[in-house]
Amino acid sequence: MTTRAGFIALIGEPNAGKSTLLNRMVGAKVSIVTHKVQTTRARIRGVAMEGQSQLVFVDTPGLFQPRRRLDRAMVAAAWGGAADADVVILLIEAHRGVTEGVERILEGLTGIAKGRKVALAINKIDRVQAQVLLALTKDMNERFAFEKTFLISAERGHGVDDLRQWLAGEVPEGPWLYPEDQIADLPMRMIAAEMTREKLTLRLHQELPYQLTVETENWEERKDGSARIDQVVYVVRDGHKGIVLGNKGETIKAVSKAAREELEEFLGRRIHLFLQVKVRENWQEESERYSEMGLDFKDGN
Ligand SMILES: Nc1nc2c(ncn2[C@@H]2O[C@H](COP(=O)(O)OP(=O)(O)OP(=O)(O)O)[C@@H](O)[C@H]2O)c(=O)[nH]1
Repeated sequence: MTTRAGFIALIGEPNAGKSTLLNRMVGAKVSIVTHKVQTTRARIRGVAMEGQSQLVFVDTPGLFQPRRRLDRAMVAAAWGGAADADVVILLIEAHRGVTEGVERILEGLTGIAKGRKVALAINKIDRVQAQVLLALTKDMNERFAFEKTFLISAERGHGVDDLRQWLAGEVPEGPWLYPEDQIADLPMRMIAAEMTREKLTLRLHQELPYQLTVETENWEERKDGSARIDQVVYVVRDGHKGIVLGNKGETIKAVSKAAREELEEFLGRRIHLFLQVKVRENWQEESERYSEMGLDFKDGN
């Protein structure tokens, strides 16, 4: 059967609903893997499978009026992500219509539209009347030649399946960019552990043997909406502990910060991440032996 795969950039003003839509489309099938398929300028936010098509969503920071230097850099990064994508989806808010911000994005879109498909998704349709949607669809399509317009509510899920199915047919034919076993349905605790492991691997390069595991031991929801996550980094030898900790603990601190930031962005809320390093010798052999015996292996301490 023919497989398809491609990069999709979701662009829009801050608050347009990009994260909500992305989480809807990717669902539980989130891929966080160490050996990411890298695009030149964008980060991978998630991977969704639709039939034989693999949809790889790339990150684009909010597009807004560049005032300060930092903002300009962010806008450049956002357009970079879009320019690398096979399909670009412009997400706008139904009740806000064609804002100045949307007008500016449309100008930018003209510059990168060549060679890629651009669709319009009007989000938050739950907030307006049907006539408003008709008028907005017409107005936007007079301003730009969109391939297609989708009327959606990312929050409620309306129209999201249609959009995903359309994307599946639009990405180019070709092999999948991620092996299928890397986009398993992962529970959140595992995803969180994987994020930390990825940061460790990036930071330590080849310095440590590949036998380094991270487990989420505890996940505590807090009243203020944040969560406390406790993780243990298991190494196989006492000597490895120092490498993971780094000089004055600087390695583990940097890893913890990077992982926390990614978790916060992914979950859209504040996270308190606590990492501990422990030695677990021969954990893998033991784990295999125990599971052969039909027992669940829980840490060896
Ligand atoms: N009423 C309504 N609200 C929505 C819908 N989709 C998203 N929202 C809300 O809009 C707000 C912004 O959504 P996000 O997904 O965080 O927006 P974003 O585009 O990722 O925002 P930035 O990260 O600032 O770029 C949130 O409060 C969502 O709950 C929708 O379909 N209907």
